[in-house]
Amino acid sequence: MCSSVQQLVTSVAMNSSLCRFGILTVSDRCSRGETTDKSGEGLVNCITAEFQNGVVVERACVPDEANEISAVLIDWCDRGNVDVILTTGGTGFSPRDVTPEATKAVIEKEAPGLAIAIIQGSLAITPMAMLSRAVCGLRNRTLIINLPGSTKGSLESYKIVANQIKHAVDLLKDDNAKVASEHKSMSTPITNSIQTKVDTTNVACRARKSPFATADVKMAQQMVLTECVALFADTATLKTGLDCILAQDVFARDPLPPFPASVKDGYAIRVTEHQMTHLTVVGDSTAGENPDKFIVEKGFCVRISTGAPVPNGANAVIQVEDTELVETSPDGKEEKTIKILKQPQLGQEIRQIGCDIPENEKVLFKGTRLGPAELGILAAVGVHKFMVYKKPRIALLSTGNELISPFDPMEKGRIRDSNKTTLNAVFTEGGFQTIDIGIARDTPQEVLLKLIEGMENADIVVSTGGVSMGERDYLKQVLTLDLKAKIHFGSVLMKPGKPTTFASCDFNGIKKLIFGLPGNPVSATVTSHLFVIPACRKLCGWPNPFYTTVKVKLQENLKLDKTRPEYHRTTINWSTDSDGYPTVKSTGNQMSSRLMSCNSANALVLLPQGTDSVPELTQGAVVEAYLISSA
Ligand SMILES: Nc1nc2c(c(=O)[nH]1)N[C@H]1C(S)=C(S)[C@@H](COP(=O)(O)OP(=O)(O)OC[C@H]3O[C@@H](n4cnc5c(N)ncnc54)[C@H](O)[C@@H]3O)O[C@H]1N2
Ligand code: MOO
Ligand SMILES: [Mg+2]
Repeated sequence: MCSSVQQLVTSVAMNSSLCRFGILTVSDRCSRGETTDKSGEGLVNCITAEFQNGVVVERACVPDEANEISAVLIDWCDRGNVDVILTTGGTGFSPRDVTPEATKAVIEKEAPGLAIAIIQGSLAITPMAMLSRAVCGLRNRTLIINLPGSTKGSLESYKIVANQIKHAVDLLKDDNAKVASEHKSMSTPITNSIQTKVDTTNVACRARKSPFATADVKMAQQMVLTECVALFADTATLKTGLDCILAQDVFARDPLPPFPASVKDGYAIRVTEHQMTHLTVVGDSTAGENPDKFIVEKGFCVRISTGAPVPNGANAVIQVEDTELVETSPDGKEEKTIKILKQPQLGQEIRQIGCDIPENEKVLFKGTRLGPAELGILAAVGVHKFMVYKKPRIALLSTGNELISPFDPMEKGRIRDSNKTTLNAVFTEGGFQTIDIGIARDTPQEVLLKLIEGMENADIVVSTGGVSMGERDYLKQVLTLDLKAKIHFGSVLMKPGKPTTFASCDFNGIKKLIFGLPGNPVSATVTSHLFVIPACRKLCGWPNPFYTTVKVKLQENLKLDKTRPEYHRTTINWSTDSDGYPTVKSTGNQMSSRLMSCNSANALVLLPQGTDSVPELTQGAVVEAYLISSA
């Protein structure tokens, strides 16, 4: 780093509102000094002149060599003194162009939107833009943006995304205050004069019947899954990959074991036609040793430990239990001769090279869910970074004039917002990240604003309340009239959860999913399990995203609802009855407002809709139960 840049770094470090840039030029010719680095120079000038509070703190030029590019990127990102790295060069189709690969190798998260925006913007200038392979992504708290190599192209591309960079950096730094103010300024036209097409003045004209056809649960679940296309792939590591779905096949680079290894503690011997029983011990082979240390000849053996390399010449291992000590060294401390007590078989107690995992074997298939064993397999074959499907981010919204936070004292006419806490726990337990976008009061403006905030920050918005027939149930109208969202269903034949609503919305060219769950706490909980979790799982690649079901036996008579099938909250007793079934006990009154019916419930028992002839299921009836908790 040159000294003027060093000074900047120090002063910049003290001024967190500055955006610190690193410019990395990737060019064989520039790095050899055969030509001057005009693109890098152009970017420096542009940032200094045009980017408010932008400052270049690092500059370097490397040849088109992936490891050299990666090394600089890692260095700048991991030292934490650069907010944005602009690379210029090496993004095209020529054999030496490797900047995207070098970038992909170091980023922890892709930022495909930026790369797409650059290509889209550049296509308006030249069709050559479609030949760009540029990558953008994040490592540590640094944003890396690949730009093309030409002076003109790099500047044009940079300018396409320049306006979003400051905000991106604030998000990366987790600078909440600045992010909020940026959002506010970005949405000023909306917040100040938010326009809604929802008519709030004419309650007499409201619909007296839900305009939505009622879907049955299976149909509604299918509609949800149809809208869920697996998200982009993302890099994961052995530490972060748990419960992710592989987005690539994984091959073993080396065989396992990579050398013939002993299965037992004993002696590596050479089995011959006329087996000698007395063998001279010539040394020892313990785990981690070089396999070429010895050659075992006929009549000799090597003491060996489990997992240690079987020395050359040996073709079997005999366990220590099947031997006898015959003679020691003069000081009595070393084994000199042993006697083998059992006839050894050729190859016994040896794990041959690749017997656990042959070299180049496909050990894990794209679509595999990574549990503890699968992560262990990746570690065993030395694959510590791999591609998985990105998990969706969920924005959580509660709606209702009556809601107060659980932290606030009770007031007249108010209800504590319990849905946010329950749903946050359901999704967190399911392995998904949530963000809290607050509470929207029952006005179309607030609901609209919050939905926009949710879509800006997440892949899925889950709101509760405001989906039924009340005069202030605005969600569906806001979705259709203001957001032009498509409501796939707005009513489901189920108890609880009848007004469950599911919509998709094109938001700045990206499809967002919106679940309008009913406000009643039990309805919100049950529908989050039945619809939202399967959607999240499908988005991150699960082949079968539904909960496991088991057949269980009722411990008591249960009345059936005559209008809808019911998802009855129960507790399973896993000790099976004489027919081999686990049994279930109802959690009591199943009112959809009574969250206590979810207390200690680990299964939703599917009860069919009742009829005059079958008004109840009797004790001992076998029913299907969705396992909503492993506890
Ligand atoms: N005329 C009709 N009325 C209702 C119908 C119907 O078909 N026709 N359906 C009923 C069913 S079923 C349900 S479920 C509820 C769903 O209502 P909404 O989704 O519109 O929710 P709200 O009216 O906003 O609230 C319902 C209930 O839940 C409480 N609530 C809301 N949010 C929360 C929260 N975050 N934490 C705790 N409790 C919450 C709210 O105070 C209400 O008591 O509609 C029926 N009506
Ligand atoms: O369908 Mo509602 O969710 O019963 O109360
Ligand atoms: Mg309502």
